[in-house]
Amino acid sequence: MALSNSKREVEESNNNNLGTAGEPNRNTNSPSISFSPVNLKKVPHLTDYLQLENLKIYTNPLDQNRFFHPSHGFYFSPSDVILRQIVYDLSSACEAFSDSDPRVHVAYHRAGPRKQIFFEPKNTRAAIVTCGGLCPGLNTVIRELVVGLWELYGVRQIFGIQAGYRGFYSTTRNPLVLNPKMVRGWHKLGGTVLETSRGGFDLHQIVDAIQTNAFNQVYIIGGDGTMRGAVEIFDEIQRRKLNVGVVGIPKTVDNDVGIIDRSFGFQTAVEMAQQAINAAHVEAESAVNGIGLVKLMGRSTGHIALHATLSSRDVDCCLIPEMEFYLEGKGGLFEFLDNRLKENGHAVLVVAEGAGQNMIPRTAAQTEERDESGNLVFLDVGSWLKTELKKWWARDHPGELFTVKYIDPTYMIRAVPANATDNLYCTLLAHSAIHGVMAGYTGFVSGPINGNYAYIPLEDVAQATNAVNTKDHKWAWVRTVTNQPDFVKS
Ligand SMILES: Nc1ncnc2c1ncn2[C@@H]1O[C@H](COP(=O)(O)OP(=O)(O)OP(=O)(O)O)[C@@H](O)[C@H]1O
Ligand SMILES: O=P(O)(O)OC[C@H]1O[C@](O)(CO)[C@@H](O)[C@@H]1O
Ligand SMILES: [Mg+2]
Repeated sequence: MALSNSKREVEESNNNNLGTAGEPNRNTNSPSISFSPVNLKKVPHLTDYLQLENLKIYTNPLDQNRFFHPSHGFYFSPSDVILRQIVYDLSSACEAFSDSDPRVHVAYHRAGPRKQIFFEPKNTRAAIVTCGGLCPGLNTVIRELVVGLWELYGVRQIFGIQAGYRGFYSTTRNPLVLNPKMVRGWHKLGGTVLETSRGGFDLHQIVDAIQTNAFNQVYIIGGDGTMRGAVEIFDEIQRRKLNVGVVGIPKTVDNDVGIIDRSFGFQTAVEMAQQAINAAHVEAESAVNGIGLVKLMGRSTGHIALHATLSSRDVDCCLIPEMEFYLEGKGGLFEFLDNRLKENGHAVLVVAEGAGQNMIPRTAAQTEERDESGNLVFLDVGSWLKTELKKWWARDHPGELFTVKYIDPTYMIRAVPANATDNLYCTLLAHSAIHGVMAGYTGFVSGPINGNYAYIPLEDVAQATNAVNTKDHKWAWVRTVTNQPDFVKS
């Protein structure tokens, strides 16, 4: 049933101005902050650029859903927020607060169902697309979007865009009609049934296709590049004043998306990496002066390598893109491995694919090489390291036995179905996205912040990166586990 558009009601629901929750604590006896301003990261809403009179508002059908019993507190309001930061140093004095002041609480809208929705289920046409590289859990997210839209909201027109962004305007691949029966077992499958691709981002053709197909909800699943594309799509949709909700669902096996706790599939990848590290360990241990070398994914961030190292405990040295390293001389990798081989007879080395790229010789053509999306194509740091290790040993220990076993499980760690934790995560992510779009939010990303699901402006996520901080406790923890050098030349 469509409700009347009460201006006050919507204004209230859009009142994000939690603003200054109070003055900073100026009690000089106590350095602690009793309360501080909240900087709410407002997520765009259809009512920001569309006339309220032209929009209809409906009661959430969950009210009538026989599996739900919406009770007090079931629906969230715009004043339910998630704080970005939960760890504070209260010892600092607090004279003034600015937006960038770390003591200001950055907050996001809490994800979840809203009492009022902006799409009539029978007139909702949802499109789902997957872009970029594979990641465990892609099929689970698609499945849950389909099932969630169908079962929670009664949406019956759901379409899968095939093979990434280019699928929107492809003349050979029509949108796939999706329903719960069709996607039933998809969460048990690796990859993406919808297929994915890099490149092919043509803004105008994509938005034209959204209009031609009368899609009014677009669910975009992908990594950093995909999110940047999604921002452009959202901007163009706003420019054309289309009543279309756009949501990004961040996917990256590398865990390089900022703001959110972690990306789905990451934990599965770390778990899969253990098999490679175990094999490398067995091979190294069973050889005389054996080195097990494992290359793991991580184009610009070393999160997989770092987490795999911490959870394995068999790793002697972890090399990541965020940390420069060197091979020769005092404090270098060779000296460290020499000592490890003397002490233990073997060593295990984990290297992220983006590490040491500046040290690998490359031709002019290789310097220029990019994939269809414009990402730099990396050289194989594992093969290069293996060659360098062998050269070093032959030079410094002629005639002594030595073995390097190089294991490259690159695609094995991402081309698998999500584990239980990631499957659960994907489900909550998909449902959060649906609730947000149904409630009229647009140009946003749904994701966990400090364990709670939140709505984050798409643009903020597209800009944020998540590098390993080699100055923080987690990296220090890696170094205490491995006792590896800091590779800082004295
Ligand atoms: N800056 C950008 N603006 C618009 N579209 C972009 C941009 N960067 C990438 N894209 C498009 O987004 C899609 C996916 O990009 P990309 O191949 O870089 O993967 P990704 O989303 O970063 O995922 P991942 O790197 O985790 O595999 C491609 O279709 C690409 O053309
Ligand atoms: O599928 P492709 O193009 O080989 O991509 C591989 C890249 O994708 C990722 O898995 C995600 O960006 C990177 O770790 C890796 O460099
Ligand atoms: Mg990327």
